[in-house]
Amino acid sequence: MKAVHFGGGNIGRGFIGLLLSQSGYEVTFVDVDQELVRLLQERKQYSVVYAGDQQQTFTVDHVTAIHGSDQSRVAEAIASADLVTTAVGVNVLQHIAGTIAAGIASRLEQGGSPLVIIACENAIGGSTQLQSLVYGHLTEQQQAEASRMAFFPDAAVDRIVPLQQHEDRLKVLVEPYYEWVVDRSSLPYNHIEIPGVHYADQLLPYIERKLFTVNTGHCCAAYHGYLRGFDTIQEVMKQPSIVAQVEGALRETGSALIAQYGFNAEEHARYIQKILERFRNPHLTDEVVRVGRSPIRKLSPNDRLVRPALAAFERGIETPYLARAMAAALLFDYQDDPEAVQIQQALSRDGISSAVTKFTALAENHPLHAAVREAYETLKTERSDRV
Ligand SMILES: NC(=O)C1=CN([C@@H]2O[C@H](COP(=O)(O)OP(=O)(O)OC[C@H]3O[C@@H](n4cnc5c(N)ncnc54)[C@H](O)[C@@H]3O)[C@@H](O)[C@H]2O)C=CC1
Ligand SMILES: O=P(O)(O)OC[C@H]1O[C@](O)(CO)[C@@H](O)[C@@H]1O
Repeated sequence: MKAVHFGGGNIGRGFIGLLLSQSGYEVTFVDVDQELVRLLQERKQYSVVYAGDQQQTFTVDHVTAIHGSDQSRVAEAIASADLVTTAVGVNVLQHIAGTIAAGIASRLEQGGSPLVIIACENAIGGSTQLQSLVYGHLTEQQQAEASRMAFFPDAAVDRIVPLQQHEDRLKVLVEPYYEWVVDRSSLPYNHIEIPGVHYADQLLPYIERKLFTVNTGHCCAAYHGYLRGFDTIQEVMKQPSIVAQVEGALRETGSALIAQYGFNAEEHARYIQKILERFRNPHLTDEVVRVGRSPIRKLSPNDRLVRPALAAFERGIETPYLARAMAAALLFDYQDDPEAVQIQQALSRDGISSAVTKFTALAENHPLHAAVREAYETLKTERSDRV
């Protein structure tokens, strides 16, 4: 079986590529990193190491790569693939949609056998977003035909894979834990299930539980940790006062999730503790600037901070910790992150009130808007008092 995977980065090689290879797929990575593509083409294999006491190592072989700019070769690979997956970042989906559309067009010309396309990104409805971007590159007739042969099930992916710093450029160190959940209701009846993937009839509870626990908790740790001058999540998780912020935010998202989906409260509390242990993994070194990356995306209304806060608000649940995490995100002034720079520019040009509206889409008269503004002023003062 053949898979084409867009994005040979940390999740691409360390999670999706590994699992697909273990399930018998030959994986062709598509990436825009020339050196990465060259090495994958040359070696046709790489290793994945589990960050644990044993440092278990897996060889992922029968892999190759194509540079993303070579649209015709990628389209050809898609035309004969059994599966297409992505892990490029949700904002990059728009840049690969044209190539996927070309692959679908070519497949239609060759008879149009069914194709499953799964976006493995940290976003609600990632594959659905990709589908609409791909359809933007197809004619009406192609869209009608594609709707019968191309399937875009949404998915939730969970595995912590930090930035990699090994002599071997292809090697990836990953946490042993993983979860990949795919929406079964959007799959063709004869889809061959991938071992290790959990198929759910309703994805939304899974993706929201994951995004509003793992990702909300992780970014709270990152933003509060950054403000206090820590470099890694492992250091941050040794600070009781920051862990209290993370736990507070996860109590808030947890209350909203339990109210919304009826999760068992005790089980959810155990789920939270397990995730905090994963953040602490002493075998990983995870930089706060990686976990806090792209603050505009993380502050956007459908993402890990605002969406659960609004869900909580609708149910009468107070969210002071989530408001503080949003304020900390607005104070994330890391110079090498273009989104952080954009936020700082907006703050100094237009002030906090306008920035909260711009980045969170919360109306100025919404109580959460005021809570974020107040938390911002408090955190800002605390930070300057420390310097
Ligand atoms: N790293 C992690 O722990 C997790 C990440 N994710 C999600 O997985 C996705 C990927 O994240 P990472 O692997 O960490 O990022 P990464 O930066 O390590 O990998 C992204 C890869 O995509 C490639 N890329 C960029 N533009 C491209 C294009 N136009 N065509 C083809 N390839 C392109 C990059 O060169 C890079 O190799 C993101 O959506 C992230 O939110 C989800 C769960 C965990
Ligand atoms: O691009 P994002 O959304 O920050 O993705 C990375 C996040 O995903 C995670 O792997 C959790 O799934 C965390 O490591 C990190 O917070």
